[in-house]
Amino acid sequence: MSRKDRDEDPLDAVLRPPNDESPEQAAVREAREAEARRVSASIDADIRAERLARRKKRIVRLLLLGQSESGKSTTLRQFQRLYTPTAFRAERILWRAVIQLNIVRSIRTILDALDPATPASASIRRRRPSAGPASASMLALASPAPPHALPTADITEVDRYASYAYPATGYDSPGVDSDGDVDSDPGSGAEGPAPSHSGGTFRFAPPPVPVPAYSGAVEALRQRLLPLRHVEALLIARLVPAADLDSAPTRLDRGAGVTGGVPLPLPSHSQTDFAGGGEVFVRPGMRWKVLSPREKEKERARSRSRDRGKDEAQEALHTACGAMRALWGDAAVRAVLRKRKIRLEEGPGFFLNDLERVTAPNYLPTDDDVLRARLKTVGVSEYTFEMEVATGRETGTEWRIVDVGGSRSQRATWIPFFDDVDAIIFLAPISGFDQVLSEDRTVNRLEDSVLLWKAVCGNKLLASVDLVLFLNKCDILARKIAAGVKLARYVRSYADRENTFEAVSSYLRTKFMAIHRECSPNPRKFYAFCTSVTDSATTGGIIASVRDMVVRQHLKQSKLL
Ligand SMILES: Nc1nc2c(ncn2[C@@H]2O[C@H](COP(=O)(O)OP(=O)(O)OP(=O)(O)O)[C@@H](O)[C@H]2O)c(=O)[nH]1
Ligand SMILES: [Mg+2]
Repeated sequence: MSRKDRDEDPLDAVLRPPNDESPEQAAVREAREAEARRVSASIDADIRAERLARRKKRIVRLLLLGQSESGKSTTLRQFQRLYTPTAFRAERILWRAVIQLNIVRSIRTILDALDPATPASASIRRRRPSAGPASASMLALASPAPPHALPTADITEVDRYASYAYPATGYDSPGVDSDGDVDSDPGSGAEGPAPSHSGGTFRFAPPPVPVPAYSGAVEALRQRLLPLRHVEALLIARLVPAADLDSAPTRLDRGAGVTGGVPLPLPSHSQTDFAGGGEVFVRPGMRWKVLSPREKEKERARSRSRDRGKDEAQEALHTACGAMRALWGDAAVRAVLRKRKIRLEEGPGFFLNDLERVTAPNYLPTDDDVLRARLKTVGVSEYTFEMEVATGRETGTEWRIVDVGGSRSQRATWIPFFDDVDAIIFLAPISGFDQVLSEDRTVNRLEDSVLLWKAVCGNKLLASVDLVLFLNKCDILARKIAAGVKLARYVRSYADRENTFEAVSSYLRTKFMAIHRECSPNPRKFYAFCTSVTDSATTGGIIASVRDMVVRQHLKQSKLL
C-alpha cells in the first residue's frame, strides 16, 4: 500500500501511532499489540479445536431459513416426528392450547369482518418504480428495511411481478375471489386506475367494500361468540406465562427431544405480540413447551377428563362449537369474507373445518394437527437431538437444527449462524405469489422469497455450504391454480404460458435454480424439491434424502479437516 493510500485509509489513520510517540510509549504500545495478537491467535485456535471436536463427535448442524410463514418450524417438527417420535408424541398435548388459540383467532377474524365498523382495508399501494438491480449482498439480510420503506429492488432475472401490493389479510388475491371469480372492483385489478402520487408512494383510496346484509340469526351467533375474546386472553396468558415475560433473554426453548443449546443474543422485541390483532409468538427463553413433569401430567389430565383437570378454554370452545360451526357454515358470512378477500382456509392454523373433533372435551392433537398449528417464531433456537434408536437410524450423530424467525425484523439475527453450518434448507412458499408480507403489505411474498434466496445464494460466508431448496406450500399452490388464480397476473413474464400446477411449479423452480447458478460464489451441491411440509406422507421421503445428504457432506468436511 502506498503512503498516499495509507493516508487516505480512514482505518489506518485511526490505528496509526501518534507522531510524537516517545520510545517508552512505543514499547508499551507494541507489547499491547503483541498481547492482542496472542489473544486473537488463541481464540482462533480454540475455534478450530472446537470445530474439529465437533466433527469428531459427529455433530451436524442444519439451518432453516426463509420468510415468515414459509414452513421452517413445521419442517423442524417433521424432523422431530420422524427421528424423535417418542418425544414428539409426548409433546402433542402441549399443542392443544396453540390450536385453541388458532381457532379463536379465526373466529375473531370472522367477527371483525362482520363488523361494519371494520375498515375495508388500509390503502392499496402501487410500488415505486424500481431503482436498480437487486442487491444480493449481506445488506439484504443485515439491514432489514424499515417498515415504511418501499421495495426498490429490480428482480428482472426472476421477473417483474405485477407491482400491486395488497392490504388486509395477507391472503388476498386481489381481483380474483377464492372461488375464482374475477372481482369487478376496478380498484383491485392489476390494471387499476391511475395512481395519485403521495410522498413517494402511489396510493389508491381504499375501495368501498359493501358488506352484504346478513340475517338476524348471524347477528345472534356473533353475540354468542363475543365472549371468546376472554378465551383468547386466557390462552395467551397460558402460552406466555408471566414468568417468561421476565425471563433472561439468552435462555433457550428446550422442548421435549431437545437436549441442549447455546445462549443466543436476541433482539429487543416485546415478548407478546397480540395487542391489536398481531400474532402470538414463541421465542427462545419462553417456556411454553418446557413444562415440569407435574405440569405435563396436569395437561394430560386436562385432555383425559373434564372433571379431573379443568381446561377452561377447551370447555368454552366445546360449548361454543355449535355456534362456531353455524357461523363458519353460513352462506352470508362466507359472502362477507369473500368480499373482504379473507381466505382463512389458505392461511396458517386453520381448523374451522374440524371444529367438532378439535373442540371435543378429550381432544388430543394428532401428528397432523401439530404440523398444521401455527405459532410464530421470534429469535433463533437451536434444537439438539440424537435420532431415537427406534427410528432404525444410526445413532451417535448429534443433530443441531437451527430454526429462526423469518419476518423482516428477525433476519439480522441469522448471520451469526452462518458460520460452521453443514447445510441449509431454504423454504420458499411459492403459493404466496398473490400475497403480501404481513409485516409489510407493500411487498409481494414471492418477490421477498426471491430476494432472500439471492442473498443466501450470494452470501460469501455460505459459499461452501450445500443448499436445499424447498419450494413449499405446493398443496396451496395447486388449490389456487385449480380455483383459477392466474400466475401471469402477478408474474408478468409468465405471459400466456399454461396456468397449470405442473407448468407453474416447474417455471418457478427453474427461476430459483437459475438464481442459484448465477449468484453462488462457488460451485456446490444443490437440491430442489417441491414440498408441502404439512403432508407427512410426501415429506418423510424428502427429509430422509436431506438427512443422507447432510450426513455425507458432514463426513466429507470431516475428512478435509
Ligand atoms: N397447507 C400448508 N400449510 C403449510 C405448509 N408449510 C407450512 N404450513 C403452515 O403454515 C404455517 C406457518 O408455518 P411455520 O412453520 O410456522 O412458518 P415459519 O417459517 O416457522 O414462520 P416464522 O416462525 O414466522 O418464521 C403453519 O400453520 C403451517 O402448518 C405447507 O406446505 N402447506
Ligand atoms: Mg417458525
